[in-house]
Amino acid sequence: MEEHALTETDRGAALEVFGDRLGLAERYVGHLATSGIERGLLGPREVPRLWSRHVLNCAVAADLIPEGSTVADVGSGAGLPGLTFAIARPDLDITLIEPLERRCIWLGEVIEDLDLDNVRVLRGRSEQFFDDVDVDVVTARAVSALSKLANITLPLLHGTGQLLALKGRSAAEEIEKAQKALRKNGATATEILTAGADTLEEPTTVVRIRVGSA
Ligand SMILES: C[S@@+](CC[C@H](N)C(=O)[O-])C[C@H]1O[C@@H](n2cnc3c(N)ncnc32)[C@H](O)[C@@H]1O
Repeated sequence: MEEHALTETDRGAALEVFGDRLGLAERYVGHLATSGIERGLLGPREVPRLWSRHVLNCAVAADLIPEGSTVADVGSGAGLPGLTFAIARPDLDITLIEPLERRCIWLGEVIEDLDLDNVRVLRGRSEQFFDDVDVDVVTARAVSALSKLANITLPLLHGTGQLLALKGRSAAEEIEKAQKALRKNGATATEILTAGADTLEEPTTVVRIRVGSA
């Protein structure tokens, strides 16, 4: 069995989030485990835990996104979480924002191979797109602490929408430290949510920041 194959433990969670699109998710994981590692998008130690720690951990948060939303995933890296959402939820329209060229090239190749028509890549820092990108939902994982993340993501909502930030145990402390940035960017509500509690051994902590009446 290949090191990145779906284990029986993870299969239930994978079927729950990807349903009949599980084959696409398996192809994505195949790319992560081969060219993704060779080209430095993830470290080789991640191969045995690509499903549990990366793909499923991200994909479970797809449930928090309203039907038919436009989504920008800021600092997408190897497509986490944005590509997992594009695979799990064909109803979403997703833009992956990533400044590093070699990561953008890899993402473009994977999107083409999976034949996904609901996702595209924009190369650059999110701040460069404040005038041009206007979405319902912004997502981010492992990009920066919430105090900075608020400044580089919330302007993409143009007054209405929500940020879903995948965070770890530091969530409450980060919210505390981000109060000034949240106020400055028009945040109206902040919650700490748990995604994947029924299916994952280690559920995902998501900070939801609402702006305007969303
Ligand atoms: C630690 S990686 C995380 C990648 C991915 N989100 C994940 O969870 O595996 C952080 C990513 O954010 C990108 N990044 C940093 N600052 C950014 C900005 N201002 N706008 C967009 N992307 C940014 C980096 O190029 C990098 O790919």
